[in-house]
Amino acid sequence: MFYMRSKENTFERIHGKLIVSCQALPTEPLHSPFIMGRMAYAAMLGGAKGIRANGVEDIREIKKTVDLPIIGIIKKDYEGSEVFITPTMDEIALLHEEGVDIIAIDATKRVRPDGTTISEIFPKIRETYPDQLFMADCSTYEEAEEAYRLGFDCIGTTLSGYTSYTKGVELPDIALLERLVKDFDIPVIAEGGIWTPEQVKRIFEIGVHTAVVGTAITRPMEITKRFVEAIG
Ligand SMILES: CC(=O)N[C@H](C=O)[C@@H](O)[C@H](O)[C@H](O)COP(=O)(O)O
Repeated sequence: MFYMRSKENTFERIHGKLIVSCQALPTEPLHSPFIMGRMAYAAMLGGAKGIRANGVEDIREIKKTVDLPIIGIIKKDYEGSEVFITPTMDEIALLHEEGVDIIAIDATKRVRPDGTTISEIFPKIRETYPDQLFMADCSTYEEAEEAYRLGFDCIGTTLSGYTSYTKGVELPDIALLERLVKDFDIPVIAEGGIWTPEQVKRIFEIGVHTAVVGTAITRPMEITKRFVEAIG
């Protein structure tokens, strides 16, 4: 990173701007730190002011050419738990060691791989990393409310539509965003299912702090599918 990193500075830099998520899991065709590095670089040249990325290898590669705040996650599946975005202290430790501006973690009410809930584990996370910014990836209003109470630095709608109890919710989840912006005085981050510039415009009008767009920009296989489906 080439800029002064501080909590205020991070949120200032991304305020009202676009964040692009550059992710490709091992099961996806573009899985490669090199490719994600190029994706992030392209996003930066296109005007993105932040990057969301998965895994230490990708983040390290992205940092070589991209001088923007990074929201880091580590997606990891553990048997017996549905929580997969930065699910345990191990992934948080790796991200903290690598150095990212914001660490995003699953903040749903679901039981984590270590048997805890976010309400039980977050105080320990905060105590261990008092100066690190944390984003709560939520799926409902109640989860966001709990994340706020726990002291998360910002709240995202990342998991709306992806928990069993939110399946089928229309994305982007405008209704949830409206309620969050109205009720919480920390940055609200719109994330999940944003496909068009018009949607981004509408979402910023609600008053979100920033918006993350992933698939619509960085997953060509999914983008192709949409065009193919349109043909029928
Ligand atoms: C649910 C889940 O695993 N979401 C992940 C979280 O990091 C990513 O796979 C998404 O691409 C990201 O949230 C951006 O959303 P969209 O790709 O819809 O613009």
